[in-house]
Amino acid sequence: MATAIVLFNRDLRVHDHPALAAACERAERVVPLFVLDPAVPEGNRRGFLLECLAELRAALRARDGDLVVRQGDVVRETMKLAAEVGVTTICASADVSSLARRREERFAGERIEYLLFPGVTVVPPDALRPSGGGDHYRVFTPYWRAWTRHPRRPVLPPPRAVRTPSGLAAGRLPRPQPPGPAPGGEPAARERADRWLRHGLDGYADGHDDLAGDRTSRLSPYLRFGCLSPLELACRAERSESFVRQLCWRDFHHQVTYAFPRIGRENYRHPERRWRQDPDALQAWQAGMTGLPIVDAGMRQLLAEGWMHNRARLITAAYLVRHLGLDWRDGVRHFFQHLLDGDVADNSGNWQWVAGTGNDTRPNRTFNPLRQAKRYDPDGHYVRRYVPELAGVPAPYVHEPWRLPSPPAGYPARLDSAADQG
Ligand SMILES: Cc1cc2nc3c(=O)[nH]c(=O)nc-3n(C[C@H](O)[C@H](O)[C@H](O)COP(=O)(O)OP(=O)(O)OC[C@H]3O[C@@H](n4cnc5c(N)ncnc54)[C@H](O)[C@@H]3O)c2cc1C
Repeated sequence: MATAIVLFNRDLRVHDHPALAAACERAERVVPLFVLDPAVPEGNRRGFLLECLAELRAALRARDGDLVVRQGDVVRETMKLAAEVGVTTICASADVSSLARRREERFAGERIEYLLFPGVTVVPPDALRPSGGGDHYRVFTPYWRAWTRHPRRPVLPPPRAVRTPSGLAAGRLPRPQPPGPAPGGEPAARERADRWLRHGLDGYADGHDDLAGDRTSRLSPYLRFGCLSPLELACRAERSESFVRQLCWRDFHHQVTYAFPRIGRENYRHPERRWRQDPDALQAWQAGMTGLPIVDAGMRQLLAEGWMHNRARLITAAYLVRHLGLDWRDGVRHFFQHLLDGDVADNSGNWQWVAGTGNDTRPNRTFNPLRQAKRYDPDGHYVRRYVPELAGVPAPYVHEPWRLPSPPAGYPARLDSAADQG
């Protein structure tokens, strides 16, 4: 390879980056490129992305390289730059969404060598096939068994030097304003991961469902943007099976999405299932004003932090689809709009799991939000943290304020009185 473009997308790091490592090893000159899509809306995720790009640029500059930034259609802009610099090869990380797959197909139709590398998941999404046939695993447990046995590629160090040709306009990066709920970028990701592996990991198995304790890693936005290699994290965290299992869930949803790219739009199973329309109920759920404290706390955490605890995601999602009977796609859209870690495979895969149209082996399991609240937030601290109207309500009533002799001021009446059944 004479000159190669490394096309970054959601792999915004220099550590353990197979496409970058291969280009730096094999090509004489390397052009790291990110094409900003002007259609990406303002908001949490865009701000986070811009911080990630600024950090990536700094890391590449520290290695004699640079990050070239362009705006527009990714294939058109990449091919324009390729013609300008005389590029013979494009290296990129393979991805699973329908958007990513369409991009890959378009590049494959261009007159240039287009090479795909792993890096977005621990195990590549097409690496494992069930012994009974089929192009992907539909059930988690057999996938987990195959996943743990699959040989892993080595974790790669960052390249020592990135020889970006001089005289190339680097392109301006818009400034993220104001600062988002978490700092973006690889240094912040590595610092958080180091801290988590030292102080958080060993308590994960017992503490990860404790809503108020907030004892999960909060690494999801960094994994979403690829500031952290999932393979490196899985290797470093191997002493906690329960944590590594969560990373396997992430891979699981990615391999389902690879096989069924319409996962964000169509029922994976039960195409006949229909949902109710109720704009007022949907709006109350979105705003955290359903009158069911555990649901409202989760929805308000999402609005305040751009993140929600996994147990709260399960409770709020089950409430929307099972108790209100509304469409899981409405939930997907709202979560996707606000989550820093919002991602097609994990968001839609989990929503369909909860709705009973996905990969749950017990799609009709009951899910009682009140029982969940009392089990995972027994003292009500999580609810009080996010629902100030209930800040002064004592434990026996904080999850059921309708049992108080006079309702707390400003807090709505229950939207769905069937939520404690089932
Ligand atoms: C309805 C619903 C929607 C969700 N949408 C998303 C989403 O858009 N993006 C996203 O990254 N996760 C999503 N999840 C999964 C999970 O809630 C988050 O990954 C987790 O809460 C992130 O917090 P953490 O990093 O502290 O997780 P930890 O518990 O510390 O787990 C470590 C990592 O494992 C992965 N992981 C954990 N649980 C899951 C899971 N159930 N499915 C897939 N990967 C998992 C994540 O990458 C996470 O960062 C969703 C779950 C539900 C129920």
